[in-house]
Amino acid sequence: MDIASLTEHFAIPGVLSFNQTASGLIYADVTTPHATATVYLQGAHLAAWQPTGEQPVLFVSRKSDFEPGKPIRGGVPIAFPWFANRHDGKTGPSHGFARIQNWTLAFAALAGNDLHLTFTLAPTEISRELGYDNFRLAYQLTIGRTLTMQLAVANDAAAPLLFEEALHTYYSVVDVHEVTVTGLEPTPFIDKTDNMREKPAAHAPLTFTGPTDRVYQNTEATCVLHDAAGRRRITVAKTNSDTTVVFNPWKAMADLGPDEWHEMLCVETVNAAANTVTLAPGKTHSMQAHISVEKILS
Ligand SMILES: O=P(O)(O)OC[C@H]1O[C@H](O)[C@H](O)[C@@H](O)[C@@H]1O
Repeated sequence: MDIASLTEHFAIPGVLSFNQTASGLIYADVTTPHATATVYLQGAHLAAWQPTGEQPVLFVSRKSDFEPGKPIRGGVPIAFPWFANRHDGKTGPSHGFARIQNWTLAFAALAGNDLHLTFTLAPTEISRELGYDNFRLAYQLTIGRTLTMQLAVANDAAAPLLFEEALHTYYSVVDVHEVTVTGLEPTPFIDKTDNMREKPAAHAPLTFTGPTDRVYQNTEATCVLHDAAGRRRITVAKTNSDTTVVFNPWKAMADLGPDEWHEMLCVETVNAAANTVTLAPGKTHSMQAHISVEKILS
């Protein structure tokens, strides 16, 4: 859909409008009574969410590409149908194809103080080339003072569908050196910065002193990011997600400036590795993350 038809079908005066970058990416601009947000149709990529009276909750790199076919560095990339590298011996883009495909906006409505948006993705030429031609995705965002992101996967095939998935959320923090994350204390993890070694549970809140890329499996725990320098707490609760990934590269990347990595932390709502989903024919799987923000007053 182009901007004119999106506007005709879905615009809500003062709440939801549609725009386009010079590079041709269409995005939805959201202003609810309690928050603002930006969502790109490419990847159904939530690139900003800011409750009224708060600093932006999501980090987006100032060096990010905003180009057709290139992932955005920050916000909430959706990884599907694999997480990070494809590991069935075939080649494919990092984190799968969903974050670089154009999704369809299917529904938009303001209910109370929250804007509800639903984006869908069906097989595309690219997904078929990668061997995925029998799935349906629906991504529901509930945008307000809190944020709910729900990714539903349906299997249209006659055979089981195996997939990994992630709501690869980049949080904006003032200084990652002063952040602690609670919720993962009892959980062992795979350390991707140390040759995928399995490490025992730390039994202590997570702090950050170097490159961090950890896959915590078999955990449904709510995580809390305590951003001491930002004087706020971000709570990430989740449903039907058994993996949490925590990531900070601790260095610049092609699309992340040298002065930027200390302003971000990914705490990702995932099903991957041992928690890869096997979805029976005709079934649907739905994973949800619910984000809330509070000021630390003292
Ligand atoms: O550079 P990307 O493809 O966006 O991936 C960024 C990161 O995503 C996840 O957090 C993975 O665990 C990391 O290993 C990966 O580096």
